[in-house]
Amino acid sequence: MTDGRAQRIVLVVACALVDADGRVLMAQRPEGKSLAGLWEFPGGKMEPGETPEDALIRELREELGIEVAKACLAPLAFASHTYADFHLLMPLYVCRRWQGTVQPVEGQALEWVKPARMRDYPMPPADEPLVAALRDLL
Ligand SMILES: Nc1nc2c([nH]c(=O)n2[C@H]2C[C@H](O)[C@@H](COP(=O)(O)OP(=O)(O)OP(=O)(O)O)O2)c(=O)[nH]1
Repeated sequence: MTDGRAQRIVLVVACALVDADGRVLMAQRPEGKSLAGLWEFPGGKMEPGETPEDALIRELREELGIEVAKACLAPLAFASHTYADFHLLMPLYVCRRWQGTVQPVEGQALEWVKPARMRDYPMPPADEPLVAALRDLL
């Protein structure tokens, strides 16, 4: 409860895809969506009945056209952040192995970014604490 009002918890699952040079894939949120223009980790909302891993595998297929095996998803950290109309709970996985070539299936801008340069990419406020975890890892 915040200010006497119940906060709706929204579960979103996200992934830091890491390439052979230790760069992380960032995707820009398109115009017309909430937080438009900010750079985020690929992923999305969990649907009823999905595990976090199922949801992430589905989102990576839909957004990037790649196939990821559950065994290649390693939990790294999570974001817990209160937005105006919901509370975001977002596990962040790391993935270094996938099949296929990353493509902007939904027309979104994509960039491979070294953790040390992530501060140049404006991110949703929920994501900012996650950058340190990635910097420690990579
Ligand atoms: N995928 C992803 N979503 C994030 C990140 N950080 C962050 O605050 N979010 C928020 C933005 C959205 O409110 C929600 C993800 O929703 P979504 O991408 O599946 O769906 P959406 O844009 O259609 O959602 P929305 O317009 O209704 O907010 O999580 C992140 O790094 N990756």
